[in-house]
Amino acid sequence: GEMIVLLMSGGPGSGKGTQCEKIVAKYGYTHLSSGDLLRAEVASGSERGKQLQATMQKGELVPLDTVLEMIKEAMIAKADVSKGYLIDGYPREVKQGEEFEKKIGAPALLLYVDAKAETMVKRLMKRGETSGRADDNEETIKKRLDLYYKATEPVIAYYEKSGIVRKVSRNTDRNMLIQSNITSVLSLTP
Ligand SMILES: Nc1nc2c(ncn2[C@@H]2O[C@H](COP(=O)(O)OP(=O)(O)OP(=O)(O)O)[C@@H](O)[C@H]2O)c(=O)[nH]1
Ligand SMILES: Nc1ccn([C@@H]2O[C@H](COP(=O)(O)OP(=O)(O)O)[C@@H](O)[C@H]2O)c(=O)n1
Ligand SMILES: [Mg+2]
Repeated sequence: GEMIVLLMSGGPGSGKGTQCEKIVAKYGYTHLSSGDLLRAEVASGSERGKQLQATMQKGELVPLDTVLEMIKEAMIAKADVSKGYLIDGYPREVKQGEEFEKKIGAPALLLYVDAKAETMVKRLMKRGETSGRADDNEETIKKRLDLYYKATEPVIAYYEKSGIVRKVSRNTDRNMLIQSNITSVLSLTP
């Protein structure tokens, strides 16, 4: 049947990964974090991974084709068992969204985690104490944040035109509050 794709957007350290875990626990979607896929490629020590590492350490975007190809491969690998995909951290720019629609399909929803810049920086600095992530340092965090406002925020406006954007806000005990009801979409079975 129909393949369901949800996109999870938000700034660096906004809590995309954390919110995705909650959705997966509740609805059993396949979570694919583009950042995690890229970090796995770096960890593999491949030639492709070495090039990616340099880009990510600077807080810049890796080439569009590379990340889209990795997402597509990961989706195909899970196609038999997946009831839907939750794609975290992609698209990072409008062009990435356009290419996704051409090569894979149209998303059902774009979920968007809203957080203040100050909050994101604070969380990433804290996470950096233990994460071992080369990009969880003050200088790279600033670049990731700048790039988010410049390139990624316009993605939200782009999908707003099709009426599929749902904002996720979090209360203090980290429960997920999604503006307007998404249960009807999330509960669909393919
Ligand atoms: N206080 C608080 N901390 C949170 C919340 N959500 C996430 N965090 C913390 O903030 C940090 C970033 O959360 P992630 O879920 O890794 O954020 P992300 O958007 O996936 O960030 P990237 O991996 O950089 O893309 C982690 O250390 C989380 O534990 C929240 O609702 N409240
Ligand atoms: N679609 C993507 C996702 C991640 N990336 C790269 O991977 C890094 C980490 O991405 P991430 O999603 O794990 O983390 P945040 O930048 O959201 O904190 C980014 O800073 C980019 O260098 C990318 O280029 N394109
Ligand atoms: Mg993440």
